[in-house]
Amino acid sequence: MSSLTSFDPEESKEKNENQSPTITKDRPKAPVYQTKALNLWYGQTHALKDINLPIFENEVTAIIGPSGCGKSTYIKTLNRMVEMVESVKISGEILYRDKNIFDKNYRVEELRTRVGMVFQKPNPFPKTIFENVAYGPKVHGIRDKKLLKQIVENSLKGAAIWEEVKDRLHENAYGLSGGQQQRLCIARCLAIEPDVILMDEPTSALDPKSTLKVEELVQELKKNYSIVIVTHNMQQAARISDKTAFFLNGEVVENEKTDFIFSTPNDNRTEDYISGRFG
Ligand SMILES: Nc1ncnc2c1ncn2[C@@H]1O[C@H](COP(=O)(O)OP(=O)(O)OP(=O)(O)O)[C@@H](O)[C@H]1O
Repeated sequence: MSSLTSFDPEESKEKNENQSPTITKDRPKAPVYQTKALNLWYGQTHALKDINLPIFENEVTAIIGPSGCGKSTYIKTLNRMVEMVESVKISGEILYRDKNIFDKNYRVEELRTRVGMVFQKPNPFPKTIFENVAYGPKVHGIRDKKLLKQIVENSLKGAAIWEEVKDRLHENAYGLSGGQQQRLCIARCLAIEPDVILMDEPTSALDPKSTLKVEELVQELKKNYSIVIVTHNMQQAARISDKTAFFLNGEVVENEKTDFIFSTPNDNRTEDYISGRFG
């Protein structure tokens, strides 16, 4: 179950107003993804409606909105996983690094090596910790043992779990706690050196302490990766994201800087949602 927590926009507004004005100019960031007029149907269900949304590099973009509004569908469209559902029909474009991922000649395998995904429930393979992380590089043809060891170590370090597992690399991953398993899954994702990491409610099955660890990790990872995270937890979106897109009934109501969304949103529906009036 997701933890839906209401957010107090007044408190956030006050916090922003009290911050001393800084004259730092945002460096323009390149869009990793550009979604243009995207529509998606599951059979007769129109799940995504005319979505236009840029995702910028080295940022955390949070996707928020009530249950059934299309958050997971959208994130699974970014790596074309959604097409595993037979009834899916799509129109519009998603440009990843300026190439339309729906083009006939686009290689979906390549997209999946550039875009990693972390799911709601940690899903390690029933293998050792080492094998979980080495799996992706092996599939990509890396056989050199020394290199594999290095990749595993770097990935586990990148996912802030190395210290906890370095002495038990050859034990089964199922022996790890839920929070450790989720960080292992993040390490598995890092091992293929992705460009983007998609996270679908990655902390909803975790306790507060493990949640905090993953949140800190996300902040660290955005230095090198672009991250899209679906979350039901408003405080989490406010804490860790740079941009927030509010989805409602398959539409993007608002996509803005996170501070802005949580203090002075443009649309009343955004304000109603973040202040817990519905959801
Ligand atoms: N495999 C599917 N087949 C048919 N309809 C689907 C399928 N998956 C999702 N839908 C429908 O698409 C709409 C969007 O669902 P989606 O799971 O993307 O919403 P969500 O915002 O992620 O919800 P939640 O927060 O509950 O996970 C819903 O109406 C849902 O019932």
